[in-house]
Amino acid sequence: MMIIGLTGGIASGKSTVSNMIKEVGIPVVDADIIAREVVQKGEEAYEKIVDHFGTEILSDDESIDRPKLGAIVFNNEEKRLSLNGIVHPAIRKKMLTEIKQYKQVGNKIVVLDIPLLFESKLTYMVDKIILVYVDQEIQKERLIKRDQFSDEEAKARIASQMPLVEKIELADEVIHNHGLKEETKQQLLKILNKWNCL
Ligand SMILES: CC(C)(COP(=O)(O)OP(=O)(O)OC[C@H]1O[C@@H](n2cnc3c(N)ncnc32)[C@H](O)[C@@H]1O)[C@@H](O)C(=O)NCCC(=O)NCCS
Ligand SMILES: Nc1ncnc2c1ncn2[C@@H]1O[C@H](COP(=O)(O)OP(=O)(O)OP(=O)(O)O)[C@@H](O)[C@H]1O
Repeated sequence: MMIIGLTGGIASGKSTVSNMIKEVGIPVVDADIIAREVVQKGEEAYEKIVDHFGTEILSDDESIDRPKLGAIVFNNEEKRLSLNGIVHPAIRKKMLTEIKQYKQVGNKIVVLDIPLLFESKLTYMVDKIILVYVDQEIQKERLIKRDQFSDEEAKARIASQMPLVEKIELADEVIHNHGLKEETKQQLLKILNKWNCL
C-alpha cells in the first residue's frame, strides 16, 4: 500500500485538497478529526487534559472548550507542547488503526492529512509528501476570515508552526493554493497521475 502524507500549515488549504482527494475515491485519514475524537469525555487523553489544565477548560456539558484551550496553548509554547505530549500518542495510534482498516478492505492508496507532519517528526509514517502552500499573508487573511480571529490570534497560531516556506524543501511535491480552487485541483491531479494514483 502507498501512504501519501498531506501537509501544510493552518488554513493553507489541506481540507480543501483532502476533499478533492476523496472525490477521486482515495480515502483520507484526517489527524484533525482524530484529534477531536481522542479527547471526547471518557477517553484517556480527556482525563489527562483535565488533570493538567484544570476544569476551567471545560464547557458546561463537560466537553473540552476548544476555543478556551486554544487561547491558552497558542499563547504559551510550553503548554502547547504539554498538550501535544498528551494528545499526539493517541492520535498516532488511531491513525495506524484506520490505515490498517483501509488496507484490510483492499485499498492500495491512503492519504494521511497531518498538519504537523514535520513538526511532530511523523514522516516515517508516509511514502510520499504533498505540501499545500500559500504565502503567509494569504494564510493569515484566510485564517482570520474563516475563524473570525483577530490579527494577533491568527499570528500566534501561524507562529506555533514551522514556517510554510521551510516545508517546501522537505516535501516531494508542492501545491500552490493561491489561485482558484480549480487551479489547485489541476495541480493535485497532475501529481496523483504522476504517482499512478488515478
Ligand atoms: C488547541 C485545540 C483544542 C484548538 O482546537 P480548535 O478546534 O480551535 O482547532 P483545530 O483542532 O481544528 O485545529 C486547527 C488547526 O490548528 C493547528 N494546530 C492544532 N493544534 C496545534 C498544535 N498543537 N500546534 C500547532 N498547530 C496546531 C493545525 O493546523 C490545525 O489544522 C486543538 O487544536 C488541539 O487539541 N490541538 C492539539 C492536538 C493537535 O496537535 N492537533 C493537530 C493535528 S495532529
Ligand atoms: N484556493 C482558494 N481560494 C480561496 N479560498 C480558499 C482556497 N483554498 C482554501 N480556501 C479557504 O481558506 C480557508 C482555509 O482552507 P482549509 O480549511 O482547506 O485549510 P486547512 O489547511 O485545512 O486548515 P486547518 O489546518 O486550519 O484545518 C477556508 O475557508 C477555505 O475555504
